[in-house]
Amino acid sequence: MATINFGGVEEQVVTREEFPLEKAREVLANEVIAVIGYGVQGPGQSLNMRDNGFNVIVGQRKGKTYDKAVADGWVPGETLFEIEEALEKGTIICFLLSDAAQIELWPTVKAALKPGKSLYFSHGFGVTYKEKTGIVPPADVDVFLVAPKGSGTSLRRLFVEGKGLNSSFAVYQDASGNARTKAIAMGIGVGSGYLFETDFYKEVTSDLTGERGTLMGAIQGIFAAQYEVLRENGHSPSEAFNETVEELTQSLMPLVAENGMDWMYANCSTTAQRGALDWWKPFHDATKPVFEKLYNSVKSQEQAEISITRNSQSDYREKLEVELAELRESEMWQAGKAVRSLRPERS
Ligand SMILES: NC(=O)c1ccc[n+]([C@@H]2O[C@H](COP(=O)([O-])OP(=O)(O)OC[C@H]3O[C@@H](n4cnc5c(N)ncnc54)[C@H](O)[C@@H]3O)[C@@H](O)[C@H]2O)c1
Ligand SMILES: CC(C)(O)[C@@H](O)C(=O)O
Ligand SMILES: [Mg+2]
Ligand SMILES: [Mg+2]
Repeated sequence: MATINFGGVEEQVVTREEFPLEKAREVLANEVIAVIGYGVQGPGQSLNMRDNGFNVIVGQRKGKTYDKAVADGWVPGETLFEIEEALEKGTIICFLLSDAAQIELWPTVKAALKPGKSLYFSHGFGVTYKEKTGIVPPADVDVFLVAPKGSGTSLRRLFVEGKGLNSSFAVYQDASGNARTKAIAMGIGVGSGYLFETDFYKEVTSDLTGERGTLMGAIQGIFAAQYEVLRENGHSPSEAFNETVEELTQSLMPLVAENGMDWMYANCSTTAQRGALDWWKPFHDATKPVFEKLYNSVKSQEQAEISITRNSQSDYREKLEVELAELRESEMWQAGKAVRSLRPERS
């Protein structure tokens, strides 16, 4: 583990330098890694591990995503199987169904978890909320997680570009005495940048907060609020969208990603800097109570309950699609579609 100072707090992290790919391959040399589910994380993780030289198979029920797996080069009967068969063959079972679907499939997975096998998650959800999910792994298997901090789509894209997303890792159960090393090896194998250690509870609590907060929920809320105010005051959709979203994603966020917020500020006018420095605090004060409410809702397991109830309904996909279409068809995102089509690299 490397000791890194994160803003004055020292943490132990695993880097690719100290745990190189060759070591990960050695640790997992005798394992058959069965990736169960080929939705978003399934493709990213399985393809990265395959390209990294691991022994990987995919278990996916027949349908559109099964066909996608075939198109991605997984070979039926050789590296692509029905879920039950992949569970049988795998020694490390990567449970990458949606969190709600994991509940339904758990009895099947549990039956396949013979002593000595490992159960791998990319989220602390299933076991942390075991009273709601029924996911209680047998005592004689290793249970660990690697949670890439980003979409499986980005995990794959960055890997292909020779980059990597950071991931957290955690051990829930160490039956073999080697669970932690296996978890780290998996983390390196799926294409992580650096790995930081957590536990299942902290992973699920921070992850549910982040995605409902700044990463996804809050950002859309703030975009919508500013766009509406600009439109209500007579600004065109083009002006409102550019001033709310396009400039952020195309110009300013890449600068933040490169070198931090002060660097982005420093590359804007002194007029903009004065305003931003004055206004970030009122925005902070206005939103902090919402974040507190959100965190408490995660902590009380209300968010887990909502997620399980809503995503276990037989028509949840159709309902999600209606809500996504509402976003897509809103004036702001339709304006965005037009703006994107006008980017020079797209024309
Ligand atoms: N989406 C991400 O990028 C992301 C990022 C980090 C962690 N995670 C975690 O990774 C895990 C997988 O998430 P995901 O978003 O990749 O999943 P997903 O929603 O894309 O679903 C994955 C697969 O589940 C299958 N499935 C759904 N219901 C099923 C059922 N009843 N029986 C059999 N198969 C079924 C689907 O066919 C699909 O292939 C979750 O624990 C999630 O929280 C996801
Ligand atoms: C990609 C995210 C938001 O980080 C992940 O947590 C998810 O649930 O999809
Ligand atoms: Mg999540
Ligand atoms: Mg996340």
